[in-house]
Amino acid sequence: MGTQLRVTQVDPRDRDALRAWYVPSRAAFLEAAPTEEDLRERGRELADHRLSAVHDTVAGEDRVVATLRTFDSELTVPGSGPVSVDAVSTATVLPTHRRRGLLTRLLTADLDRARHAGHAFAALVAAEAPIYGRFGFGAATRATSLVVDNSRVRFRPDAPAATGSLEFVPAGRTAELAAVHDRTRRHRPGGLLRDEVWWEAAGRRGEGRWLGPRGHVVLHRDEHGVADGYVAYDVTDDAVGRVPGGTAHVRDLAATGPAAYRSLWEFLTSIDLVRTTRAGNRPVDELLPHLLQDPRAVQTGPVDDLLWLRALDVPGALAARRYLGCGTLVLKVVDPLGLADATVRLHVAAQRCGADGWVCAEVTTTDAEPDVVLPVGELSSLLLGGTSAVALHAAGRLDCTASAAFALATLVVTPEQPWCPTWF
Ligand SMILES: CC(=O)SCCNC(=O)CCNC(=O)[C@H](O)C(C)(C)COP(=O)(O)OP(=O)(O)OC[C@H]1O[C@@H](n2cnc3c(N)ncnc32)[C@H](O)[C@@H]1OP(=O)(O)O
Repeated sequence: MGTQLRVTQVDPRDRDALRAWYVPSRAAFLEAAPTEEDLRERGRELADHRLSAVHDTVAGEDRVVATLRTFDSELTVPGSGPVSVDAVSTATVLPTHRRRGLLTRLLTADLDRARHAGHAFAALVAAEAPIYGRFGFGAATRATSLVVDNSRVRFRPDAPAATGSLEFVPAGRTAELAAVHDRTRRHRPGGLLRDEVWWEAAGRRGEGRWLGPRGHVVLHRDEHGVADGYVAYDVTDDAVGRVPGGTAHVRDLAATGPAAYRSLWEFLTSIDLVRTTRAGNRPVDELLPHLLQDPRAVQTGPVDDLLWLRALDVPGALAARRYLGCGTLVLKVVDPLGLADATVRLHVAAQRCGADGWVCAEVTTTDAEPDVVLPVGELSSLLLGGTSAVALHAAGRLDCTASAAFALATLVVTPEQPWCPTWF
């Protein structure tokens, strides 16, 4: 390895610079090189993103050997809708340059920048679980896969009725899908903004990144004709002789209410020649099994982490969300990067309950003795309600009494599991 390492910011609209920037990611992510068409598309998609590159001089030539991409987004936190987040992606290092601190150099610089820019959180989807704890991230949402045996699907008589209507829409007609997604992502903690550029790209590449050549998009409308759900799915056909063996692969399914949700699943599980419905990246508390006479028609698993969160401003992160429990705890948060160390008093008063049950917290910095001492990654994994403080305590990751862990668990609990349906 050469010694003349330098960091630059790459303009995604500069085609040559973008081509060079994708060299490490091709090797690191085991991907094919982007075509000229891919580069043209990505230049448009990434126009507002921050692309960092580490350059080295190799055999007398300047080469990009490491990359990081970040962009401003919005994340839904419990009880209070979306807050700004620094979304981190495309952390790649050329295999000849790995384990020499290049990721550390790019990521710590970006987290510092994001904190000064006023983000209370950074978020990412981790390629491997051991990478990001050292940078103060904690797994905050989980996701699972479903395999449905369509022949066993019978809806319970008390399940919400399938009202409204369904229609096939071209994959490129995304305006109504975007509106449905936007309503759903604001409702559940872990939801991430999909902006216009995301939907334009999904639409353009309907037969590509989002959906394969056998893909379809089906929209659900309520009785007033308003779009309130959709499913995007691919199909594969494993017929044996004349015995049908089709599988529908759900790529994306969103519904703003139970009628649309039931209609979409009823549709999916009753397509002629399709025997199995598979869905990846679904919430761990998926509604479907509860609607069925035989819940085991739906096989669930495995469960994996998806969104990793990192508080950059501890008082800001705790105050951004709302709470269902009440009580007072002093938390001492320790940050391995020294960005967000803080001791705070988290006070949630019962009398401040809003009509919907969610309560704003008073968060103040303090010198008081802490009830709980915890690393920032552990705090971050608790903030969306998807991790149990009792389990973290039992695992030795919170320094506190069992009763303080229980109090923290009941403060941060959420009625729904957080879920992030959007990869980035
Ligand atoms: C948000 C995203 O983009 S997720 C995608 C992450 N990228 C990939 O998985 C692609 C393939 N891997 C790579 O490109 C690289 O190996 C990276 C980006 C994961 C790591 O880059 P490196 O420059 O090697 O990391 P760096 O040298 O800064 O390592 C910092 C520390 O993390 C550890 N580390 C880095 N990667 C891993 C890993 N995959 N598993 C376990 N530990 C790791 C290092 O050992 C080092 O530990 P130390 O401080 O105790 O010595």
